[in-house]
Amino acid sequence: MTPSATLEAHALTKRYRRTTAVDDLSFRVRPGVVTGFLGPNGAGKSTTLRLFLGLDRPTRGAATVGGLRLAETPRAMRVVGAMLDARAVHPRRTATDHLLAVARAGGVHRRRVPEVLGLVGLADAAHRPAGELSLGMQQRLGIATALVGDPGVVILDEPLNGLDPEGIRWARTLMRDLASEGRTVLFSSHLMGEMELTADHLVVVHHGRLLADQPLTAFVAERTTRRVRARSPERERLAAALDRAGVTTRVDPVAADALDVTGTTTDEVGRIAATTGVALAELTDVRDSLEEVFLAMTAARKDAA
Ligand SMILES: Nc1ncnc2c1ncn2[C@@H]1O[C@H](COP(=O)(O)OP(=O)(O)OP(=O)(O)O)[C@@H](O)[C@H]1O
Repeated sequence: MTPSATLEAHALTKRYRRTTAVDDLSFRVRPGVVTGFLGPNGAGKSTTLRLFLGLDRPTRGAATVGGLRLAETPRAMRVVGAMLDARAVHPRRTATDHLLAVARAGGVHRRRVPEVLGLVGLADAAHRPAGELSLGMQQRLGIATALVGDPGVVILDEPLNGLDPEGIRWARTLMRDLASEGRTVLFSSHLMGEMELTADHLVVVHHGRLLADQPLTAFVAERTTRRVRARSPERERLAAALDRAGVTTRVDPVAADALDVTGTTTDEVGRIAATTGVALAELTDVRDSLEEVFLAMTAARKDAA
């Protein structure tokens, strides 16, 4: 493996004729963790990734890998491996021929090809034309393409698209393994449940601007109201006791025995239930999901705009 490197966007801006796709973005993507690149359609994720890969030139600012622009980096394929579009493979070429061509272009030994095919679970499909592969298999071939140079930095644009649940699980484990080997792993996804399970760190963009750059747990914790869900066969008595203690409760309109309690902890609700002599059937800490936090955040931006 080539040593990993930090990706850095510095005041990165990309304007097309009428659109500002990327607007003054500054952030770093570090080795050893999986970083999720999150944003709605059109937020500027693919453009940012293309700028890192030197496939487009910034209007202003810089996108560097280990402090260098990729175009200035020798043996770039060993430094950064990327998948931007898994369908960008000639349909009549076999998986092996495609990877051999990639290896040749990058100055990588051909013995790496069967190795990466094995790594992505495509050994049995090695000699099938890419056009005959299922969407999920094409996605795996795209990921194999990114890994040919055994790079220290791996960039994957929507790697989970088209994968079935088993494939998603596989890709998630692969990204975690790549990071635990010390690589820098950046992937974009609009599947927020998956991102929540996979990413350690988040870079969030909206309308080309940076909204957040922080650990996923902190991103969610800082923007969520902690609630406690309590269920009791004596809901009314529990609600009255909590009310006396100055705690806000809301009855769950669906579950007849449930209360949503805000502004307190499970410890406190448990204590109040015990001193009141009310039986509890459930006492749970509730936090918003990444999806709920993200949607609330982008909706707030829309209102402010
Ligand atoms: N070559 C281009 N010429 C003109 N406009 C472009 C070009 N590439 C991207 N854009 C515009 O820039 C904005 C950001 O697009 P980009 O593809 O980077 O977003 P994204 O976050 O990757 O979205 P998606 O998830 O839909 O791919 C969009 O408004 C898009 O239409």
